[in-house]
Amino acid sequence: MTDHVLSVEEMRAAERAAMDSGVSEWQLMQRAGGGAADWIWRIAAGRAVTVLCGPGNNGGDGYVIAETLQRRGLTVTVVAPVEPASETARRARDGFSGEIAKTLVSSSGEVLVDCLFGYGLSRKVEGEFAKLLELACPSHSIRIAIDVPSGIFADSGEWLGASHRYDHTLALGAWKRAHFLMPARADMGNTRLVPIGLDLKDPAERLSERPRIHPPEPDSQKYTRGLVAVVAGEMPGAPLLSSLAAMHAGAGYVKLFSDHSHPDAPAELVIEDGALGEALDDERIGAVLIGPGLGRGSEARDRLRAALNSGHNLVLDADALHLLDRAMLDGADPAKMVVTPHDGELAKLCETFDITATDKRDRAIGLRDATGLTVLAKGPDTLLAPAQGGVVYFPQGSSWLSVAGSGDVLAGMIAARLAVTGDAVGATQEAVWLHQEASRLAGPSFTAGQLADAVRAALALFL
Ligand SMILES: NC(=O)C1=CN([C@@H]2O[C@H](COP(=O)(O)OP(=O)(O)OC[C@H]3O[C@@H](n4cnc5c(N)ncnc54)[C@H](OP(=O)(O)O)[C@@H]3O)[C@@H](O)[C@H]2O)[C@@H](O)CC1
Ligand SMILES: Nc1ncnc2c1ncn2[C@@H]1O[C@H](COP(=O)(O)OP(=O)(O)O)[C@@H](O)[C@H]1O
Ligand SMILES: [K+]
Repeated sequence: MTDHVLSVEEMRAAERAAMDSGVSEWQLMQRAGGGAADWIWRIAAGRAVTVLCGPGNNGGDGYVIAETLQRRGLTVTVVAPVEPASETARRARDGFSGEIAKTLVSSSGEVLVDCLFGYGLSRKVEGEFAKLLELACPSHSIRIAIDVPSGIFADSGEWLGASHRYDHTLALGAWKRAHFLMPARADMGNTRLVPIGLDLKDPAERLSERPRIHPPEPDSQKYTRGLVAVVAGEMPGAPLLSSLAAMHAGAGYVKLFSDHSHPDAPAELVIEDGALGEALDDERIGAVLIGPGLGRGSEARDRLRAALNSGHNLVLDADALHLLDRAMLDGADPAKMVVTPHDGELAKLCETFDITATDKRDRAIGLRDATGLTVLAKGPDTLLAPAQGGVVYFPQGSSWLSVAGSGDVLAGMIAARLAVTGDAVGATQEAVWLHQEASRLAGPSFTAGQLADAVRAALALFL
């Protein structure tokens, strides 16, 4: 399967299981190195290649890659500052028919293949290894990391040592967490998975699969198609943006509960003012969104309480995340709720719910476990911690999404998909995919309003 995301421990267990079933480590290395070489061959397109080989099996892969490319006629230079430390890596080194240099020579190639360290990195990269990377990375025009860039800790995506930018990263056997977490993912370039025939079962953590969105049922009407209630507060702009996105993301009916006048709102958007408790007392509502433009005062608090007590499916974003606490959640059903914090809001929620974790994945899991909420931790490395457990990662989104109001658009789309399907985890994934596709369709430097406008065309790509 190509959607598993494994920890280093799980990766080692999967490889042990393969070996228990009769596949040798040497065979696994042949598959890994051979599969990686196929990609490098295409990327190099005849250019000379430098392969850096480290002491472990990542280095072993490097010798297999070097031999494969050399046999295909490429000019290959291997640089290995130390001897291989594992038997399988030694066998791979012995199978390389070319010269092995201890240091980088000036005549090295244009394409760098980094096989110094993979997921076996156990400490900071220093000394001769650090110097070699410092020399080799800037002096090659195309940089390819094998499994992970050397220096990246595969479980967290942190750099242990100096960071370097790569154009391509070829993940071996299965994705590791680092392939989806910052800062690693920003430095990995294009990522590709090279399968090596591991039999992976029941992943706790996985990559979100591109969803298939269904058109309305033949007998659907506006209420059964999904009625979204967007609850406004102090500021009119943000909830209006969320409502527009919700209207384009498949909901049958969008109501904005707001006391503002909204002169720019389209005629199709129904705006209701007055008592929120009564307005929310409509069993046809499929999902409520509260938070964008809500404010943080006592009136905002009352509106959030009304939404939490409404019993509806709920999306909590922006200001709602600053007001949420244990007392607010008391009596509400977290299984019906999705919270959508960016990094700052996630930090605030962790403070509120006494979660001491410091990295994003652990914070999202901690918050989910402490509250029973489904947590979408947003950013360049958006990840989802579903109430039911596990973690879901996403392909990298466009960095043009870093524009004010883009989160309001996403929240509106989650509410729409939730009103349509009633499935918080599925709806959230659909919305993240729609958001990313809409950003591509909107072109560069879009505004949040233009992003919301692109949602309908994005939806068409998932039908
Ligand atoms: N097993 C399999 O079946 C398959 C594995 N595959 C490949 O193997 C990779 C994992 O291999 P691996 O476990 O040997 O680890 P790897 O990343 O090569 O490095 C470990 C070596 O480096 C050393 N070392 C660590 N940090 C260091 C530092 N900062 N500075 C200096 N030294 C440091 C460490 O030394 P030690 O910590 O023991 O002192 C040890 O000698 C994986 O990413 C994939 O590419 C594929 O071929 C598929 C089949
Ligand atoms: N550099 C980036 N790359 C990819 N996606 C990003 C990036 N920056 C922000 N995003 C996405 O854009 C949205 C921003 O949401 P948020 O931070 O709540 O913004 P706002 O509060 O202005 O609406 C999130 O969905 C986030 O994942
Ligand atoms: K590497």
